[in-house]
Amino acid sequence: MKQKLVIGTRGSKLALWQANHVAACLRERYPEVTIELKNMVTTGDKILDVPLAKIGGKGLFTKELEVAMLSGEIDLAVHSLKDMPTELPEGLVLAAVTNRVDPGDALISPKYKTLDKLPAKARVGTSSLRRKAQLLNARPDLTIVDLRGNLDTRLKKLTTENLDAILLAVAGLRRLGWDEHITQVLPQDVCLPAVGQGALAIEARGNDAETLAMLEFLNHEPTRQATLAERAFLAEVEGGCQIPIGVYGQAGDGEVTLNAVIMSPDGKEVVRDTLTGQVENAPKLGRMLAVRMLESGGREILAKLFEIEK
Ligand SMILES: NCc1[nH]cc(CCC(=O)O)c1CC(=O)O
Repeated sequence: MKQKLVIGTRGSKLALWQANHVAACLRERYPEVTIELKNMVTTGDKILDVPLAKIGGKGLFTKELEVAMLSGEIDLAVHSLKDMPTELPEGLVLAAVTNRVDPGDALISPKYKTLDKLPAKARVGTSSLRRKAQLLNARPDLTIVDLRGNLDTRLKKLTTENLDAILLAVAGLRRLGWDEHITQVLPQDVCLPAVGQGALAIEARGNDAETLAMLEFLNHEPTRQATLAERAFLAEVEGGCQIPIGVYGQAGDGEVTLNAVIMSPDGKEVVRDTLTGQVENAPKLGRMLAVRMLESGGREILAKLFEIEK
């Protein structure tokens, strides 16, 4: 067993909470091992004034950590699984995917509380195309305002930018103890989460057998299977994270069920579908559902989207 493990993390409050959480689990399990945290800055942390959809590129929040891991500077990195590209760099693996308790999205609207009660043309802040499309699908009258920055910045903007509501992941708010701000958890038929939302990913070197063995206890197999299916779906559809798709996988009793949606950014064109299969075939299930949805209108929606971007 290793005597010391170095965890790389971003410096945002959420990233630090996640890294400290994993560090605490490791210290409890291996009291004799030194667990160190190393703060790093990623491209996604540096560019704060541009909507994520416009920056493009994959792994904005992971690349610098991965370079440090490959060079041996750190042994593992803790990420929100949602921020991880579907393909990892050569030499790195997902050592563990943690139990996912809160996959959903939350509405924070101190004044109106729920989506139904928002007045016509209400200003709702979100920087995610996925949330924007699904909101507009349910409420075409809403005004969507771009909202970037860390969780605390976004919460502040609710007041400073004069917004009627903002949308954030339930998981992030819970982790930081800010869930008392949540006024509604959006139901799945209104808003499906992003691929991997709510789960933590522990990344390590594929050839570092000792570290991999030490991290195994952090893995929650049903969450890993469910998110494997989600990630295979995403890889088949496109690969990037800034397209208006929502997908949620649930594993149990040897089966995985995927619910997914592909939408145009204005929420007017919609393809929804669901598929259940055996847990052993989780990635295949994701790919099958993606192909089926692309063939039944999804491809046209995405083609138009990429045309707009050009
Ligand atoms: N895109 C940033 C990000 N990455 C992970 C989370 C929340 C935690 C999670 O989904 O695991 C958030 C904030 C948000 O989307 O509200």
